[in-house]
Amino acid sequence: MSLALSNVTVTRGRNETRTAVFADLDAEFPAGKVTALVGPSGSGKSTLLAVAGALLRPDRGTVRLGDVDLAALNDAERARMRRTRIGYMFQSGNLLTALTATEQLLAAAYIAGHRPRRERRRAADALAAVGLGHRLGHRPDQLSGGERQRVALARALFLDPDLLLIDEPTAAVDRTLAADLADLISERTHATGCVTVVATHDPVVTAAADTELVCPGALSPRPAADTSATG
Ligand SMILES: Nc1ncnc2c1ncn2[C@@H]1O[C@H](COP(=O)(O)OP(=O)(O)OP(=O)(O)O)[C@@H](O)[C@H]1O
Repeated sequence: MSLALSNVTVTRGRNETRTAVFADLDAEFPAGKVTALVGPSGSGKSTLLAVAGALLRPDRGTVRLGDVDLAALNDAERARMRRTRIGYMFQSGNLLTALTATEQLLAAAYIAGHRPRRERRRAADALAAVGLGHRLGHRPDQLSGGERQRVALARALFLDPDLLLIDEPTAAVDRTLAADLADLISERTHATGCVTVVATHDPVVTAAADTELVCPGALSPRPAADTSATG
């Protein structure tokens, strides 16, 4: 199942902060592949992730995940898609401070309507798949930055999403860990077959991705570096 944006126009803000970010954007993101979303600061990478993740409704256009147009759903349907079909790994992981690594995953499952008692073994397996089988009972303050990112990745993938959206995964980790994390994102994407979109400034992440999309926004004002964009 792929993700396809068609004729997507997005405007953010109101009145004096009103900013046209995309106009008539077409983009396709294949299943089982990592697409690196690149472009200068302010070019719309986070905005595109928000539109793809049903967090922001475009002014116009379709955002198809398989045969579902996320842009056409009502608020309740969009919330359901976010809980059940889309995994998010946003900056710094957003882990809950009081919960262990296992509980981070169980909480996500609970919110999606699963019964955690049955999920404990699966959570342990999911953490083992990101190399954290020995850290199941650790809370975020007992984990390293790289380990926290791995928990966030395991949590984002726990409900077997069709779409995995990642924002700047390597911003807070050193170069070796960045390469390991980028490889892990690729390995998990290929193994699960999900559509993965990673917004990044990091060449290490881009190098590990299967494909690259240069973000075409923002339209007003258009950044000077925009003209150097290549496919
Ligand atoms: N809520 C908002 N109201 C008005 N303008 C906004 C809003 N959010 C973002 N923008 C503008 O939209 C454009 C795209 O922002 P976005 O955060 O998507 O860029 P980005 O490529 O992710 O940047 P960075 O690499 O710095 O994270 C920017 O010009 C930004 O100023």
